[in-house]
Amino acid sequence: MRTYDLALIGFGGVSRALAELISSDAERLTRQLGFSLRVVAITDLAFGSLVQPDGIDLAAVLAMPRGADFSALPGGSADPRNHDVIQDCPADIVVEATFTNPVDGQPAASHVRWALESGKHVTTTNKGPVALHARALTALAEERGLSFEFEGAVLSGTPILRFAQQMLPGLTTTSVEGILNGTSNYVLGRREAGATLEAAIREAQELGYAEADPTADIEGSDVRLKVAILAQQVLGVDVSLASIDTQGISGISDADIREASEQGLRWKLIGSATRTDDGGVTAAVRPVALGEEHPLAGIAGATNAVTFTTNLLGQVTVSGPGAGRVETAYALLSDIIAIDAATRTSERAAAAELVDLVGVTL
Ligand SMILES: NC(=O)C1=CN([C@@H]2O[C@H](COP(=O)(O)OP(=O)(O)OC[C@H]3O[C@@H](n4cnc5c(N)ncnc54)[C@H](O)[C@@H]3O)[C@@H](O)[C@H]2O)C=CC1
Ligand SMILES: N[C@@H](CC=O)C(=O)O
Repeated sequence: MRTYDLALIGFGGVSRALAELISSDAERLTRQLGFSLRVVAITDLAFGSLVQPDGIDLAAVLAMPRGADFSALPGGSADPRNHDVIQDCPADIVVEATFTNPVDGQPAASHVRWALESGKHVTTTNKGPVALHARALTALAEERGLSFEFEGAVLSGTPILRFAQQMLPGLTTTSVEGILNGTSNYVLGRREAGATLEAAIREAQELGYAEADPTADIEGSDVRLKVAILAQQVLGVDVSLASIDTQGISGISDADIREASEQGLRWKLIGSATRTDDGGVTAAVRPVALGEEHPLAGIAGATNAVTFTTNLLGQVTVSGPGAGRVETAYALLSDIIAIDAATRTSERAAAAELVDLVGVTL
């Protein structure tokens, strides 16, 4: 039975949910997936770093209180030591789940690069490296025969990127738009129910939806990153963040919410990218009051939805969780499954090549 050893870079809500899944559901996962998972390294700004090549006792580290660190454990240090751990630890796959930096995608982009340069596959939910460095990091991965997977960067565990890339063959997609942020959609719904903006944001933070700085969710920079990712990964066009006109939801007043409800409208934060006749893409992030008949009007809570406009099918809408610790941990697991499939395909190709080379049936 094949085992994949993981290094968790960032040990917050999403990574901990993955660790809990691996720790509590190992037998079902192994039986269902045909491989087992083991965590051999963890780094985090708060906990420091821990490297145990025979596998970390996940129940024990998950039980550690905030404020404790790994320094008292064998292979532990109070220092995250990201570069050395990523480069030297015996992991097959690096899981990058640190804070998204919407300005330059660092230091996560460096974490990804160091992993690929040291021969490790990467899965990340961090939008920074994907929105700002995907082409270079994907090229590096391909050059090294490795996988760089990032399904969780847009719509959490809802497989919107693989859906677009694998389930719409033969179609031309002319635009992609939708509700791309769970926190702001949750907040808008709570405000319709009478909560204040501040209270609703606190609730989203407690539920594990929000960014470390929830301004990214509320003012639209998180959606802007996702729009850039969708433009590149679905429409095949690179769009600079500066070119994406972005407006968040903090300017929507209580009166605006009330008036919309009276008129049967629902405020939603919509990200969009649309092809232009000159081969480019126009993209924007803005709050829109949608009529109740609109397919996105009923999307509630942290649920998100993306509508693809295509040449042969017209509009296709996919909806699912847009945020959540467990839901996003599933995105990481789905990436690991994709890495396993690619690895097995590569091994079969190598074996076939060997047979051709030596003309021998193994
Ligand atoms: N929570 C969600 O629903 C979703 C989160 N994401 C993304 O996944 C990533 C992780 O999200 P969460 O786990 O919710 O965040 P979190 O804030 O709960 O955890 C992030 C962890 O990374 C650690 N960290 C930050 N910078 C670090 C560094 N340079 N070196 C080592 N550790 C570092 C922090 O100490 C923290 O424990 C973020 O980039 C987020 O945007 C993506 C989709 C959904
Ligand atoms: N904070 C983000 C997390 C997922 O990308 C959101 O609320 O959508």
